[in-house]
Amino acid sequence: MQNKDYFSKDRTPTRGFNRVVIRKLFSYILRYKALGILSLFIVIAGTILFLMGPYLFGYTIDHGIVNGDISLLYKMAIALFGIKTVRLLLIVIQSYNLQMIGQKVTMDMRMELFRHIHSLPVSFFDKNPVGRIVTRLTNDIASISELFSVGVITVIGDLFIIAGIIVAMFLLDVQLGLLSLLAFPIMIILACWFGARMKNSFREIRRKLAQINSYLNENITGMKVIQLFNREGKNYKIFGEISDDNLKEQSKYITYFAIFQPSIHMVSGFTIAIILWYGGMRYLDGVLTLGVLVTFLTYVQNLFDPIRDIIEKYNIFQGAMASSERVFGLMEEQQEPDYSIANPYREIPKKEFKGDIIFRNVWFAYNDSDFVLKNISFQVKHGQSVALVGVTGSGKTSIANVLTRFYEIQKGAIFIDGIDIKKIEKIGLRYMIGYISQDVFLFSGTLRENITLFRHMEDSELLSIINSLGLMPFINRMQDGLDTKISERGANLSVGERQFISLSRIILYDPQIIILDEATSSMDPISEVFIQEAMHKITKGKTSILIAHRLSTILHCDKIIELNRGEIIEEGTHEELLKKDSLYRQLYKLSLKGKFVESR
Ligand SMILES: Nc1ncnc2c1ncn2[C@@H]1O[C@H](COP(=O)(O)OP(=O)(O)OP(=O)(O)O)[C@@H](O)[C@H]1O
Repeated sequence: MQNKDYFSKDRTPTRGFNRVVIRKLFSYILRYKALGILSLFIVIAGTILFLMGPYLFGYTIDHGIVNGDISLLYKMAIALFGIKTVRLLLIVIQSYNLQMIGQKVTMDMRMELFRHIHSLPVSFFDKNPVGRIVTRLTNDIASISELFSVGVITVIGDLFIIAGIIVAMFLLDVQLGLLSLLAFPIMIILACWFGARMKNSFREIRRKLAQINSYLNENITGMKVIQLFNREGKNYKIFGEISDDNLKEQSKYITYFAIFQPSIHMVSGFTIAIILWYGGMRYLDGVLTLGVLVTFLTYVQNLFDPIRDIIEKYNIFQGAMASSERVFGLMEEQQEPDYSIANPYREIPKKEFKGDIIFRNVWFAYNDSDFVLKNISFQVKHGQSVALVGVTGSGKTSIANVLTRFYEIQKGAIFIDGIDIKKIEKIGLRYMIGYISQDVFLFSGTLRENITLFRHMEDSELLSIINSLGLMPFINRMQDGLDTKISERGANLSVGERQFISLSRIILYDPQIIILDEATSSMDPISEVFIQEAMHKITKGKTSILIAHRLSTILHCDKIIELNRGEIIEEGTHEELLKKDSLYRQLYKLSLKGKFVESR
């Protein structure tokens, strides 16, 4: 199960605002310039309308109520109602507009990330758990979306309102204006103190949530093993501990938040009280009119809401910054070299290749110089079949991995028809090679979709191909034929049925070279015969490399290569190897005693 290191990469970067990240984020908004400009325009218009409210209020008191001008009272009431209505209308448009910008930007990001993930080398997926990658595509993108939809423009709007109120206050009365600003240093101290604590707490909450997600992900995926080994109780306890950690952090955050809000209200109340007292004195001295005093008090009352809003939104900024760093970090992951998914459907001239394979002094390591293939040299001529045998971990699958260029070799060279495979574009190479691995991956969908891999094909054509392979019994056995629903990862299918799908996929693909990593799990003898015969038909006339575990498969091969710890120790035909005092001969004898030639 996951250890602490597993989560270390999910830690939120401590740096507050990263200029490079902000620039990249803005490059996304700039794609929607018109919507952005509309938002800014609404912010400015909204601020002006907002400031006009209290001003008209004061004006009405001084000129309408005090002077007894009833017609002015009517006009002002209508004007105030009009302003409020227009402002509300702008808020509706703004809210829709901001959500649209947020959604469009995040969709762009999600699509780019999804596309980028497809171009990453297999080694990336070895090192990065699925849960973490999915978190990038979901939680992190959602957090960035929040930044765009409720963060950026709202804060810009708040800043406009604060600046507008300060200017308006100073225009009305400089002394009272200066007095209101007295609250600012206290506000800054409070914001820094609470802000820092809320920020740390918020970061921890995010990390704890990531832990919860990863733990859930792993548990649900591995439910079979958990139930089989009665791990439910233990896992429940671990999950309880992680959730408890999260709860503690949440309660910390809630406490800070609960105290922060009233503190701001206290400062605001204190400032209003001072303005009321001092403004009242100035009114009594005849320096201020009643209208100006009321306008002033309304402005001061409205000054603190946007300040509180900005401090609260700071967390959204922090979260979004951290998420953006992680998303952009993933986008910067090195793509598979020499791989383009620009046009994966273009026709590759595969008929030009015959499929002669040469491995020449190949050395390969997954990690640094920990070589798992050492000085491997062999040749498979066009149309020949080679069986790779050897104990578990001897390097058989690694040979398939380097031939398909899922991993790049460190030394030596591999040739197909005399061309170094490094010079063949990966898309072309993979059109040429069909790889049937032990672990057949199935997608949720129908049987038809899993065979055709979601390409359009007439049922009659598909069935005739399956029939030519002699695999119709598999289709007939399925409840709804080609329409049979396959659940996620093919959980509702047997090993034999999965192999059947895998073989059918390959035949539709019609590659020149076939690599077949034979499944070790036993099938029923009848299914095995069907699959074996289909395999013969598929590999006929093709170059094939069989990672073999069954004697029946090996006997058919033109050549057998035995591997041990990444080196070729024996090579020859079945007869040649039997004549020698080879390991193969020992295995063969064992098989005659009734055991399979199991290489593992
Ligand atoms: N993705 C990987 N990253 C690091 N090491 C790996 C990776 N895949 C395999 N190895 C290591 O490479 C060595 C050869 O593995 P490989 O899968 O080629 O063996 P194999 O002969 O196919 O074994 P098996 O018959 O069990 O499938 C093993 O020591 C294995 O631990």
